[in-house]
Amino acid sequence: MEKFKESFKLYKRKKPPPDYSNVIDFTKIDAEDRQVCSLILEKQSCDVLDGMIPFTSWKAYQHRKIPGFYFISNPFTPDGQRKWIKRCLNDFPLKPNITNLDVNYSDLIRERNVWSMHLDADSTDEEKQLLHKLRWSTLGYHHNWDTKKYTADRYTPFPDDLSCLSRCIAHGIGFPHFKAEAAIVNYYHLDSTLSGHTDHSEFDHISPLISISFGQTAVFLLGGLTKDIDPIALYLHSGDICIMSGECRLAYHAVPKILRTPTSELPYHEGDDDTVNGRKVEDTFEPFESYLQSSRINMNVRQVLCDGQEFPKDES
Ligand SMILES: O=C(O)CCC(=O)C(=O)O
Ligand SMILES: [Fe+2]
Repeated sequence: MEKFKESFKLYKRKKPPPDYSNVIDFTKIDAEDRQVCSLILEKQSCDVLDGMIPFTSWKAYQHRKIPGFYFISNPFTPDGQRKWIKRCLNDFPLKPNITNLDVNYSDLIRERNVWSMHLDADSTDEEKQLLHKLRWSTLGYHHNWDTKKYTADRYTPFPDDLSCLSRCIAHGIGFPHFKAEAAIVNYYHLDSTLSGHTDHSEFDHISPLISISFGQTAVFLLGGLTKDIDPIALYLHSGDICIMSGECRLAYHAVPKILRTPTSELPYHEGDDDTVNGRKVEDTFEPFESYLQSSRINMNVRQVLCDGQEFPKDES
């Protein structure tokens, strides 16, 4: 069996649980680590980005043997994580963005908000359940899953805040001209997996793929240009940013497992009070925490066109 598949099967296994001792945990790296080492990020023009710890305190790493792969260990403040989680659940699934629900449930959703429908006491059970059927939402150039293409006509403006965050991350690892043009927001539950694939539909195959995770921890596999290469495994905890660029941009990757962490240990946890910092119950983060008790969200940002490239005429 191909090495990538073997590793995927191993980490997906429920019984007996696999040995996780080879999974890289970036919260526990020391200077002598055999596989990864610290990385000094490029200086930024802005020192502090809203919702992030000061740029100079970001903990970034690179892999000694995988050029183009970078990791930034949760640089978000708890409030910053809460902001992005709300964006992913309350805003990004909304029209004009496209979601997996559009094909089968457009009559039920119409222009309504799946998150609000889930919380609304007057919703039917079917309406409430839609949120749990949400698997992905696309932003900017909307990836067409059937043709595996981006086209000029399937485009809506990319959110400014996510573009700004992505630009700052890309700048830090040496891509100052990065343009966030498309994103896939993935929603996982505890039994979800994402099988081995490469992201090659973009025209630009060098600029970073920026992946930002929230909620439950994933085991992430990163291999090489073919599935014969044995992948490394690493944890993606809430707030972590993982970047594939340059030589590693077209590497196979996968999510074989989501692991449950108790909510009280997650960085965005607000405490059990029903008034938090004087805010009223309805303003608390509790419903989002409750969703994330058994879910994970991943924002996966890409540049589609090469610098200065126009959309190819026959693609639109
Ligand atoms: O969920 C992840 O960490 C990876 C998602 C991914 O690979 C993709 O959207 O192409
Ligand atoms: Fe991917």
